[in-house]
Amino acid sequence: MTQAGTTRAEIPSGVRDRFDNRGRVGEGGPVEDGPGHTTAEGRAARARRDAVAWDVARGLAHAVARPGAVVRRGLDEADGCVLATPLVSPVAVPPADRAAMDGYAVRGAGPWCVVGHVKAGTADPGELEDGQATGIVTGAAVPAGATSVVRSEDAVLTGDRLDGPSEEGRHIRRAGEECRPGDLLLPAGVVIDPAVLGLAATVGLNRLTVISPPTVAALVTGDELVRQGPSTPGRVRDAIGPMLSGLITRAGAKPAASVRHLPDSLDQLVSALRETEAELILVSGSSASGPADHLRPALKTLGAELIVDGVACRPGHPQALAQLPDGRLVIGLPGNPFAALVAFLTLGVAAITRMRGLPLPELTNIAVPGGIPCHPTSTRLVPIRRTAQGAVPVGHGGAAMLRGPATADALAVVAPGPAEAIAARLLPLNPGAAPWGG
Ligand SMILES: Nc1nc2c(c(=O)[nH]1)N[C@H]1C(S)=C(S)[C@@H](COP(=O)(O)OP(=O)(O)OC[C@H]3O[C@@H](n4cnc5c(N)ncnc54)[C@H](O)[C@@H]3O)O[C@H]1N2
Ligand code: MOO
Repeated sequence: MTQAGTTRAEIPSGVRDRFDNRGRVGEGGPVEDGPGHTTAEGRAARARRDAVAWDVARGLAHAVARPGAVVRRGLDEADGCVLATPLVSPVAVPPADRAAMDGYAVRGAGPWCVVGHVKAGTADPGELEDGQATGIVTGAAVPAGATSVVRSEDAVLTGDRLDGPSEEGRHIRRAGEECRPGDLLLPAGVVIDPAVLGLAATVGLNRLTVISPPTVAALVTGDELVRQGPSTPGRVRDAIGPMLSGLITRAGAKPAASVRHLPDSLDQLVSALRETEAELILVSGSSASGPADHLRPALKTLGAELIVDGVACRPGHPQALAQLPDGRLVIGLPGNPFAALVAFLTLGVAAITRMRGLPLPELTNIAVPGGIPCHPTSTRLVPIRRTAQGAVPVGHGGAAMLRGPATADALAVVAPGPAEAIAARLLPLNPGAAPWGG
């Protein structure tokens, strides 16, 4: 299947060099630890050698993904999409001078003689002469000649005589004060949120031109997995499946129908990858080099191009990104649940961000007053809470644990180094939160 915006693309020129990809992109040869050897240890050693730096992995995922097709969407289905064209107002808002308060439209200085009442929705409110007033409601068009509106609570009415404070232009919203026809309201590239939807409706639009967000499917593999009850010595409760739909939605993509569970079978994984109609397919639990880890062999069978084959980060180092011949992207999420979450936030969010038509945002820095030990060669992703003093690790940050990330509000991205970091970058655990949401 080839979908708009996902035809297989060469990695953009210069990306290899830019990301120092060490010539791995497109390698598909046998995985050996030496001439004539193909062992688990050899594969693991090879994976360690080939792992790219965490920032490089994000950059590659963003670079290889393609923005979705440009489509017209109704306001009820455009929330979270990115504007593909600037939002230009076709009309003036307000279209006429309008009352900003309930009360009386008046002309000139008081006292005034009340001559009528303008109801909400009156198309032609008439005209006032000097010394005249008319009752009016908020939002109604003021009569021609009106110089101000006297609020009802300030009005003193004696028969049809009105007294009250007035000041030229007070409580009148002028025609075109929010925008005039042809005004640029928002540039292309803005993420549509509820305020944007309301603004589009205000200027009379029913549809917006947007970049179609990607559909993301998920295949959860593992013979040992159960979907009911607790883990037992021989069984593991699936903790990745329940995370994925929320992560995909928060990242601004559309989850495919439902997570599909597969046994540890190369044939079934190959078939599932062939059949799955989505621009991006997540596969969990087959990313390492054990006998039941079929992702890389399946990708090879399908003629996929391996773009990221391991990332120098802890947790999440076996994560992988590949492109199928028809352009669909596949991301391998490690089976350890926190490692899977990290891989989604690394490769998944970067790819989805580009598919939505957005640049990869810079991550903000945060102080770590207590320090976090660095890994000598890998980026560490550490669950933290943000406090007024800076980031504080919450603990329980092992690759197989979700207790840490569930308690945390972000991950500290701790660069490799010889000692302790006293500053880190912040990666939101909610991929819909700034800086990801745009
Ligand atoms: N020889 C090597 N072994 C491993 C390496 C390595 O480099 N060389 N890397 C380790 C790391 S790090 C990770 S992470 C895991 C990744 O493993 P897989 O992606 O192949 O996944 P599995 O082996 O199937 O599972 C690992 C672990 O996670 C549990 N799991 C799997 N799926 C789920 C799920 N949906 N919900 C909860 N838990 C899940 C599974 O039962 C295992 O305990 O490989 C290491 N090994
Ligand atoms: O990716 Mo693994 O997470 O380091 O356990």
